[in-house]
Amino acid sequence: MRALHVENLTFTWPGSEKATLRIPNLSLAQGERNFLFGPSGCGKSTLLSAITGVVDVSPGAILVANNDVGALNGGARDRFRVDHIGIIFQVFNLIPWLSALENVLLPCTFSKCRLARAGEDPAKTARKLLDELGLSDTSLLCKPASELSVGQQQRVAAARALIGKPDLILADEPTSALDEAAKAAFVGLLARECAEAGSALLFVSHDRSLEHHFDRSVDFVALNGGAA
Ligand SMILES: Nc1ncnc2c1ncn2[C@@H]1O[C@H](COP(=O)(O)OP(=O)(O)OP(=O)(O)O)[C@@H](O)[C@H]1O
Repeated sequence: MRALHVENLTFTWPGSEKATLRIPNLSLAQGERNFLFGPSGCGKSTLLSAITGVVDVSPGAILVANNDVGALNGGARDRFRVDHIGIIFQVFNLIPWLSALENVLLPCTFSKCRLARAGEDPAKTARKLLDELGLSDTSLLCKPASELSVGQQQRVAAARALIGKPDLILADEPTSALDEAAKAAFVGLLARECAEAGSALLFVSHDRSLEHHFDRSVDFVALNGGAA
């Protein structure tokens, strides 16, 4: 099974004259870690929105864990996303009033698949993930997410993406707010945790200093029919 298969994908934002996405082929094997790089505005986030089904694509263009994202309707698409995909956004999209631990456990609340794969005691799994990602101070775990530093929130977002071992983890420039040392350390930890969970990782960035952490690098502009 491939974690991700994209074939003949085209997507044009409403009102735009030019297609933002024109991708002939992109595949990620199960557990593969892929670094997708390209300049600002080239369409990287749009591709992630297409993979998660946030924007509509034609049936057959995107398969995640062998499921055709474009063939799913709204509710089924939302369930599919939480069952199979962990997402780490540029801004981490944590629920500010929930604690760090509650934020990490959210996918298990919405998805029976993720709950079933989160171990016998999901809260213990959440604490273990946070500890491995460098958030080991237990006094922080019950604090509302809004009271955590950017680096701490980033670790919570990564643990939330990883819990319940989704087939695919999408990371959209999650290191842009960090200094060089913190950035490299975080990406190293994320890559290791994905390997442990068996989750494929598609990490999107313009910062090529990070690419040595990955199995493969892809130039988004070359991939996307040479469109800039
Ligand atoms: N919601 C939207 N509606 C219309 N056009 C959009 C929308 N979101 C993005 N675009 C356009 O699509 C193009 C690609 O944007 P996108 O955010 O995918 O690029 P990116 O490579 O992720 O950029 P960055 O690295 O700055 O985040 C841009 O020209 C942008 O203006």
